[in-house]
Amino acid sequence: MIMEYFWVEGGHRLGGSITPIGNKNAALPLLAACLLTDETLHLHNVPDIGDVRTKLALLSKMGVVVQEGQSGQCSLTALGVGEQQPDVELSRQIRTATLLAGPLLARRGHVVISRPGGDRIGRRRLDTHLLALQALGTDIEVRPDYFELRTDGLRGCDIFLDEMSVTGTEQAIFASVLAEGTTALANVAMEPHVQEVCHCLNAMGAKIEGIGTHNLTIEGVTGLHGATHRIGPDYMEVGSLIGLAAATRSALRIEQARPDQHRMTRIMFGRLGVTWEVEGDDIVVPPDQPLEVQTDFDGAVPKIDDMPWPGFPPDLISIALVVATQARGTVLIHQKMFDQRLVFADRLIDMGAGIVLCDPHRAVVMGPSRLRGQNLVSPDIRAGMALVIAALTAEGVSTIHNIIQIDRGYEQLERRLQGLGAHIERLGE
Ligand SMILES: CC(=O)N[C@H]1[C@@H](OP(=O)(O)OP(=O)(O)OC[C@H]2O[C@@H](n3ccc(=O)[nH]c3=O)[C@H](O)[C@@H]2O)O[C@H](CO)[C@@H](O)[C@@H]1O
Ligand SMILES: C=C(OP(=O)(O)O)C(=O)O
Repeated sequence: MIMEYFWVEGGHRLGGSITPIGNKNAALPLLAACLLTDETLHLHNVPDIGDVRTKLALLSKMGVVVQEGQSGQCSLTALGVGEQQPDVELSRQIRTATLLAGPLLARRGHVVISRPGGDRIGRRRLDTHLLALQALGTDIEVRPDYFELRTDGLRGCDIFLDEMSVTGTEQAIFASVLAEGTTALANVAMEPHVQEVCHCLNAMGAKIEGIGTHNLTIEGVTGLHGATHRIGPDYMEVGSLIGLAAATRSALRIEQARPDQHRMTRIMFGRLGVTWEVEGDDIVVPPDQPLEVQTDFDGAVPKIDDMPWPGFPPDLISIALVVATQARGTVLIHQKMFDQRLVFADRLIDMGAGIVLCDPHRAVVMGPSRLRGQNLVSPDIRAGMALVIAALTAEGVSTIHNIIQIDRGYEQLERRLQGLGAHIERLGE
């Protein structure tokens, strides 16, 4: 098998316009939503990324008819889904294979869910999912490699989630929309993709109230129907592109970027001196930004840390880390939500970055540093993108291996960055 890698020559200015892909973390749960109805779910702006390919293969193997059209159109009909269980190998590749549980329990009362894949960024518990399903009337058998779930009928109830888990919230919603009676879900995640899932389900006939808050009320209905939904822009990609422009001192227009979704990103990136203009729905990053760490009012070292929405997304902490290496001053980067997501800081240190990795959660960055090209390996989607930004910022040539991780979440990255003038090639070995 050919192992592809990126060859990157850094030190070149980028420029131009780019449109973000559809939100990965909205597309993946929405593909699972097709299992809640016999009718066709039409999705638009579905990103052509590795995780979507895997999810579509998983659904097709279960009998879902998938029709793909131009520009990210995808129609899914789950008429012929019988007793077949989700494929184990495919399930292990993506986090959201787990999200087949709620819909399949609602429709047929039995499902075997493999321990899921996704990014290896520390322990990723499923307890929020399982506790919610249990409260709704599911028996859970825990096996070393899988969970077997059965219900004789899901019944609405009052649930306070043990944490604001994104996919845990989506799971609870999927299991509640067809449950008997009303479900009150408290302490739910409200990320833009969770909101999108709710809006799409309502378009399919669900009765979900409280969208965009941490409390949802879901009145169970007896059936859902087909619908059409357009997936919004991927704000993790938008944040990555802002970071790319700032670190490489380039001017970039990010079109149809939903600037309203970047208020906290503006605050956190602002602590590194990064700014941008909003023109209609576009984000316009100016060239040659004087990146300078903004101390707190009392002169203390500031921090950039993650929180559930509307906090700063953990997926953008890796991007903030690489931008911080280019800013004058000292800043603390604190990845609170995942246990192993900052360890790629070692790769940036190899490239010449002034970083002290205090522990798996905290890195102190002292910038600016002149980065040098290196041979690199991408550990996960966002660290992979952060390494691409570092390589484009560095002097000399870098290679980035294991780009299958980057391809899981970014669509044709090298082609789209070449369009901005980046010296990046996809090569095989
Ligand atoms: C397919 C998908 O949508 N994946 C996203 C989803 O993953 P996923 O749904 O798996 O992530 P969760 O929201 O469940 O949890 C993320 C991490 O944050 C911790 N946690 C969570 C909530 C909380 O209130 N306190 C807390 O500490 C969890 O213990 C876990 O370590 O959400 C994550 C958090 O935005 C993102 O990084 C992933 O890209
Ligand atoms: C952590 C991520 O994805 P997943 O939850 O699908 O592994 C991500 O998109 O950064």
